[in-house]
Amino acid sequence: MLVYSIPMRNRFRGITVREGVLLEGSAGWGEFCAFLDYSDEECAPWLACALEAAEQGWPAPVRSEIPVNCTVPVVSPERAHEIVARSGCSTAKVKVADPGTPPADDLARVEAVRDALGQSGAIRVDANMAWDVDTAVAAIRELDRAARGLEYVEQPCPSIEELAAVRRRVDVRIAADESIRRAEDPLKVAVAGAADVAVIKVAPLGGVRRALAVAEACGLPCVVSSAVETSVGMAAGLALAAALPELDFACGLGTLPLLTGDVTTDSLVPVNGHLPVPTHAPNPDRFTDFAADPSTTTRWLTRLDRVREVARASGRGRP
Ligand SMILES: O=C(O)CCC(=O)c1ccccc1C(=O)O
Ligand SMILES: [Mg+2]
Repeated sequence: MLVYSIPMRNRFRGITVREGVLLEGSAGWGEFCAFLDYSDEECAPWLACALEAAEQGWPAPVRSEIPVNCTVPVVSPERAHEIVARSGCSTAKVKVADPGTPPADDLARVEAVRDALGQSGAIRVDANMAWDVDTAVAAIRELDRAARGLEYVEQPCPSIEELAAVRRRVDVRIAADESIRRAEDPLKVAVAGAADVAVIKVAPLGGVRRALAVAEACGLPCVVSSAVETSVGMAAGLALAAALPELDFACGLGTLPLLTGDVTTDSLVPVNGHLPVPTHAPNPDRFTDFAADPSTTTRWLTRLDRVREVARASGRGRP
């Protein structure tokens, strides 16, 4: 087992360093990299995803490349422009409503992104549950104007009921992210009329097979997004995007450039806005560039042991 630690280029989701464990089984490599604020119970599906990759492999793909968005963190308009222009992507996802950031900064960032993309590109924004219904409705109208058209708004508010209320009041599509990850019943999102698009993440949903079942149950067009994994974990997200019967939107799997490096020479960095679908996770042949220090390594291996125990106890450790 290999524990890595990779600094991020910009703070993202409050994180400045991405850490996780790479593990090898008979089918190849898998990655366990649940965020540190996740409880051991919440980590069980992340472990199941890593074990599926390492021991079982993935269902057959129905496509060989995946269109992806570039991801724009909470950065200056100049930096946002640069990220988008360098990405080669025609879809950009912009983080907005970060606590402590004035709404005018979001508008300026989105305008800069439109400048970099040109009118033919698509802009989506992610508010990560930051708004109440009225704030969301007002903010979405302003952002839609600043962007000269938004493709969708991801998780404007915390609850399914709020998403449904916002969706009735704006013309922009609503995407559910946290509502899918946390809901025991992802079907609720569609039944409640809360979203037009479902964001699905392979690790928190417990692997490719379980995420495919969630995608089918919710009955909405899906966007597969990453949890900012290395290329080892990203391969599982690509396997999911490749196995979905339909793929109408670019996926959020273009996050390798958010990291300052990768554990493999076969890095899944998008080229011309697309990623190839790998048959299995790449070999972590550059792991030593980002090997974690001894105390970080011990912390992660101890965590993994605890999660294995939790998963075994609840019978959910295996795919
Ligand atoms: O969708 C993307 O472009 C990147 C993935 C992403 O934004 C993300 C990554 C880690 C944790 C949460 C999120 C999120 O969508 O909120
Ligand atoms: Mg999101």
